[in-house]
Amino acid sequence: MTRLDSTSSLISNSTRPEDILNLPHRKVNSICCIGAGYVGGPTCAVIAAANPHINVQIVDVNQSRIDAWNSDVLPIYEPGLAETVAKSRNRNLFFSTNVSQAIEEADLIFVSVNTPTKKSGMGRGFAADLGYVEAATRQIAKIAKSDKIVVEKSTVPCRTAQSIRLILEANSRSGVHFDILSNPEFLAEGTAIQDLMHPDRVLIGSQDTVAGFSACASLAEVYSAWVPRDKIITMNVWSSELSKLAANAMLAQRISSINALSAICEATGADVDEVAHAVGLDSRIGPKFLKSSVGFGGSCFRKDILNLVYLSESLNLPEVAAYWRQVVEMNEYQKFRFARKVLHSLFDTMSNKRIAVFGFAFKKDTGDTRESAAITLVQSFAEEMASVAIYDPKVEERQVWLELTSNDTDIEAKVKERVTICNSALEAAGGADAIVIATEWDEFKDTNLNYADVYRVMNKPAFIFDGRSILNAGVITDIGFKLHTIGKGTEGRFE
Ligand SMILES: NC(=O)C1=CN([C@@H]2O[C@H](COP(=O)(O)OP(=O)(O)OC[C@H]3O[C@@H](n4cnc5c(N)ncnc54)[C@H](O)[C@@H]3O)[C@@H](O)[C@H]2O)C=CC1
Ligand SMILES: O=C(O)[C@H]1O[C@H](OP(=O)(O)OP(=O)(O)OC[C@H]2O[C@@H](n3ccc(=O)[nH]c3=O)[C@H](O)[C@@H]2O)[C@H](O)[C@@H](O)[C@@H]1O
Repeated sequence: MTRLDSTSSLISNSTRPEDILNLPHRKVNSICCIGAGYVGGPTCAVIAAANPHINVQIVDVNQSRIDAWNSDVLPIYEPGLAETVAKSRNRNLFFSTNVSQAIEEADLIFVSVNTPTKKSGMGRGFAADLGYVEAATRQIAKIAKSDKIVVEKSTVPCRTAQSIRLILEANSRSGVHFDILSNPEFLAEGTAIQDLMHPDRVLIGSQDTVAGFSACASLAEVYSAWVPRDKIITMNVWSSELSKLAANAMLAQRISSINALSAICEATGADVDEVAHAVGLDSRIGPKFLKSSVGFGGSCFRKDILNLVYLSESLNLPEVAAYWRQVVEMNEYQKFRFARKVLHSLFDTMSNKRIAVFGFAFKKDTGDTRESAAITLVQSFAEEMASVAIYDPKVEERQVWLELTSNDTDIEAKVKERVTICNSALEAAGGADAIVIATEWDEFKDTNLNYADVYRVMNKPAFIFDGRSILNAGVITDIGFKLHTIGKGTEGRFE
């Protein structure tokens, strides 16, 4: 039995109570979310819609982002997001840059700021830059006049909660008490609202103290407005923090595994989709996340795995570090291998050729381009002196230029000599020698796009390099295209 001693905040040598969610706890009336990004915005919009009695303020230092959240054109594209925001905005859901006021008024604060990979100093290129988390934490300590539950929503290295505690305790007013929880987010972009509405699990990590368990119950009550109780799981903070890195590492590992197999398929005449189907029918393996691609992108897989690599190295576990690093290296190899295949098929020269790149987002149904494989492909084609025509239905033009030029004016001039951005797939394909499908948008499928029309406007031979395996090979080759599909053997197609 667990010993719960109400006079002491610390329970020593205790196990976590099984009925943690039913423990006496403080009701949450007001929530602040620091960070109005891809996670903070959708997550707290769903919380507000499910808890009309809770006042939810999402705050950010970025004025234009907040202005967009308050407008008809939200700063991020997610199916179902606009409808969810509309349910509560200006009722119990507010977007503002007044971070201090929101902190002061909240019972519970989500820290949902960015945790990018460090660009300089020790751990450069691997470790997480926790500067934004620290700045938010210091502001909470400075502003808070009453007890707060502080929730790590950002993905952080294992034991970050300890740093947050130290900063809060060293800088807060006397008598103000903080409970720190870990509540990592597992949503995927493009399906964020669905994932939030029907999560596989909600994970809450807390300190093994009476106060920690009680804070855990407070947060669990917020989620239980729409998430079944058996899907809300609790554990210690360190396990919770590590579980998030582990989940992303294992998801990315599956993609690198199937992509490694795709190289074997192409060399042997096997079909990676058939292999994935056969393998995925084993209930121990399962069918999801076995889609071979031109390489995974997105803001988190690479950064979180490198974070795990850094953690392993810091713990003097070099073999473990090397194991996880290979997942990222395989992903780089996949992008390189695909770019090389395009070059080789175009008779080893791209100069004076036009390449149409279909899709620039890192996956369909999002306008997010962070770490998108398309960036590497476009850069590699431009280096081969191709002229590259990009079309993506949701990515804004300025975002494409930002990814390709990093706001460097010298680079920008060179890039703009080679790259153009188009308003439709057909426009991008006009006069092109090859199409490269980099993102699996539904509108690029042969059931939605008239590839006979596309073929007509292209130079011949007209090539398609399907990096997402979305096209029906028979339909495409019957039109006259030369088709290469990632992970498909060359038999019946071109060499
Ligand atoms: N993007 C995704 O799909 C997922 C991301 N995560 C994690 O969630 C965290 C946030 O990710 P995103 O929402 O994608 O990042 P993001 O970059 O879209 O948003 C973070 C926001 O925090 C704001 N910010 C930074 N410091 C601030 C401060 N001191 N005060 C107020 N605002 C501040 C920034 O201006 C930015 O708008 C990261 O740790 C990420 O690894 C976790 C699951 C999914
Ligand atoms: O921590 C995060 O940021 C999130 O990272 C991923 O979500 P996300 O990156 O938004 O999207 P995914 O659907 O995981 O796709 C990531 C990349 O892998 C690629 N992918 C995915 C699945 C697959 O079978 N094959 C494949 O190549 C996608 O095209 C995309 O480029 C995880 O799926 C989320 O659970 C996690 O919360």
